[in-house]
Amino acid sequence: MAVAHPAPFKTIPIIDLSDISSTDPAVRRGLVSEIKHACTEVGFFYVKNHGIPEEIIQGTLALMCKFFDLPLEAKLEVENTKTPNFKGYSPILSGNNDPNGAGDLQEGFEFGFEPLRVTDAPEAEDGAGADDIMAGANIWPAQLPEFRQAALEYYHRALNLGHLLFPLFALALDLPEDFFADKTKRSAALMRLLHYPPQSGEVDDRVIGIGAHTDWECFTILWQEPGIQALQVLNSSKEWIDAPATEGTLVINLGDELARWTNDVFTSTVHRAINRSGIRRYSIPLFFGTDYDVRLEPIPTCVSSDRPARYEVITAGEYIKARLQATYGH
Ligand SMILES: O=C(O)CCC(=O)C(=O)O
Ligand SMILES: [Fe+2]
Repeated sequence: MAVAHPAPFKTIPIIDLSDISSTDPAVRRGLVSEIKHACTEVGFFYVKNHGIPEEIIQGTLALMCKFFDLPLEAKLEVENTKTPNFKGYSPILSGNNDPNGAGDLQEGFEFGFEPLRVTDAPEAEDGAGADDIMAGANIWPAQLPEFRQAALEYYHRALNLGHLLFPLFALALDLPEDFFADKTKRSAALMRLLHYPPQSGEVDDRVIGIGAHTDWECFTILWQEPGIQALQVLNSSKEWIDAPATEGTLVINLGDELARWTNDVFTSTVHRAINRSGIRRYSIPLFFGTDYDVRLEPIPTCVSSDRPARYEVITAGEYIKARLQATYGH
């Protein structure tokens, strides 16, 4: 696939997903062309009319606020150092996404797939299997019994949206529409609930909400609290472009798995968040990866004599595990 060298982006495209389930070929082509432009030239786009009801997001938000308001000792009972693969609570400054930074000024809570209702027998989507490199059950705070259900409600909606996006990414890469279907059966998707306290006065550049980084999975579906500016995206001229939080939208950004898989035809763009708003800020990324046993071999349409393969081939699980270890395992 030929890749032009575009001018540095100054804004982030907004894509309307009202027609995401349309089978009309012309409508689908239009959507795919917008996605292709965003993925090859920016690595970020907003979606509107994404189909996730606002009440679901507000329900999760209300319970995550309650969780972060618990006393620190209660939150430390579910600290991520107690679980394999860092599920659970990460205290302020315990993570460090930018190797040149001194810690991220945020606290978080991370969980992966589990059925929405305990009685739902998982079939195709069975989460990470027991022998999997990324195995490790979620943990939930005993003090806040409603938290699990509220968090999973939004997780499952975001997961569905992710499953609708994969075919569009495949078509944008000139692949069959179902290329990712058998590689995304087990919902290797991690959700992180995030709370950023405000930063004021003199800010040490090495300690910000989340330091400059790329995401690791295929793509991220990010909800950010409307009205608070914090997220910034780095363009090819090394300028930080604001990604404002607009009501009714979600941010989609590509991550390293898709960059590796597409030999950088799709771009995994550096970003960071700094909360100088004076009030606390919440955000919710869902990192949607490919199944952990999938080898990230460059997709044939993305390799040519002009564009030789750039990355060593590893499995998605090995890649994510190494990145988690580097960020939280110090
Ligand atoms: O909070 C945000 O807006 C960004 C979070 C983020 O980039 C991440 O968790 O990877
Ligand atoms: Fe990120």
